[in-house]
Amino acid sequence: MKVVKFGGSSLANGESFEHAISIINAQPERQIVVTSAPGKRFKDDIKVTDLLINYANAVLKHNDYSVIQNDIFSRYEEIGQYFGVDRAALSTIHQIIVELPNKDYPNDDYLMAAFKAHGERLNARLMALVLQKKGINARFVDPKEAGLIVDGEPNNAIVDPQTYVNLAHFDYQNDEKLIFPGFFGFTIDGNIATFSRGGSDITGAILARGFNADLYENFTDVDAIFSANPALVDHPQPIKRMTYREMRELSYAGFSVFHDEALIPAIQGNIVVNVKNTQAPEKPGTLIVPNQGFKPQQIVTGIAGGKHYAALYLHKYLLNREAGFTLKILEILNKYGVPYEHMPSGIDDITIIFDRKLISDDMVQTICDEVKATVNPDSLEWIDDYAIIMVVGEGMLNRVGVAAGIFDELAAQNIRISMINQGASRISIMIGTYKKDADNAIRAIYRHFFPKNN
Ligand SMILES: Nc1ncnc2c1ncn2[C@@H]1O[C@H](COP(=O)(O)OP(=O)(O)O)[C@@H](O)[C@H]1O
Ligand SMILES: N[C@@H](CC(=O)OP(=O)(O)O)C(=O)O
Repeated sequence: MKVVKFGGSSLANGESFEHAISIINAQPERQIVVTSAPGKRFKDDIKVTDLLINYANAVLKHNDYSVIQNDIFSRYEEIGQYFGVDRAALSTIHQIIVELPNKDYPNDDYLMAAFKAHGERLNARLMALVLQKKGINARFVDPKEAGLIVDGEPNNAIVDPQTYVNLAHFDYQNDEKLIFPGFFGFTIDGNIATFSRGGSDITGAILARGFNADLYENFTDVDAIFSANPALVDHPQPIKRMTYREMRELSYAGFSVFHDEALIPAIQGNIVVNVKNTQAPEKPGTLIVPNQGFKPQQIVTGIAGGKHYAALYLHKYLLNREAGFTLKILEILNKYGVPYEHMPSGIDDITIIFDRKLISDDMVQTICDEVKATVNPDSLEWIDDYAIIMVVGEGMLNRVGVAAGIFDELAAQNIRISMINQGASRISIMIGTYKKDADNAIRAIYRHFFPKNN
């Protein structure tokens, strides 16, 4: 049995639904289907998830939201009408959308999560209706019914291990297609909580592990995962096969095509992931496989970059001799619930790198003030202009001269490096630079390792 997940770009309108349906029907073993919310139909279109966020914000601010309600419904109506779905079934979808503000939520964060989740919840319902209309034995399954339980923050949830026990007991027939909405689960108290953005990939991986699938096929809008973001590099090399840990590092650093957290259930269940194109399902796509026995074909597999970082740089003489210095800083971060990403250090210096999306401006000020008062550094600098580039490859293990090649290339482009981190993970080199230099740095490193593709 296989789990197939369709991204929002693959379920944006009737025509793309049609492609997805032919993929579902092409193989009887494609039994578990995970849907995202309708995505962009054209470049400047708005994803339904973003419309739902606007809707929730309008409700919270007591603004008029009737136009947004109609915009959201029209996305489902367009798809429903393409397949001639009953008016009554479509008006149920309309009813659910307009009823959202009238439900009870424990707080505003849970309200936001519940609104967001309806992008996928309604799309899975619609997919089941369309399949049934075509005479296919399909069933919409809500995460509540399947026992997909989540913990943690309402808009950044993590799966509860009890989910796997529940899924193992879920009853279904051999000839049945189960249509699950991606992106969300239910807390133990029965409230909706979503994964982080792009989290339908996580649902697919959870179901693949829970149902012990033979393969997790993740359908998107590109032929494969490429060695660099195709928006930055012209015709980058497609990756045929890569390991879980390569993908985790690359998706964490910017390969948005597959969510980094989705690798964890796949790793735990030893499930191979196949990223494929909905428009070209005959192409092999990319296989993401276990690390054991993997034979790398080249030194570097991929080069990713993210510009949403910031760093706190601290300098203090004899820092290495002061017991508890790092602990005091971490206690401050812990007190304010601020996670950090990386912490490279030297004898007198330490740089703490943060995901800037997770820290407000006020929090930056509070942390800087408190760190100053607590550890009394000789100097402290908050660097908002911070990008991270990650060069990843199993082929780098025990290889001499990889870093030298990267740094020569960056020097030739006059790109300043503010941090290098190699060693923590033996298959990657992390480079800190200015945001303005990040794209050029990726291109330069790509040219160095993939000269034939230029
Ligand atoms: N290295 C990469 N390889 C392929 N696609 C990438 C890469 N890095 C970023 N992307 C982007 O990821 C997009 C697909 O991811 P996403 O938008 O989440 O798709 P979906 O809507 O199918 O979930 C591609 O259209 C591409 O722009
Ligand atoms: N719809 C959600 C979750 C998701 O995974 O979407 P997509 O598969 O289109 O990236 C989002 O936009 O974040």
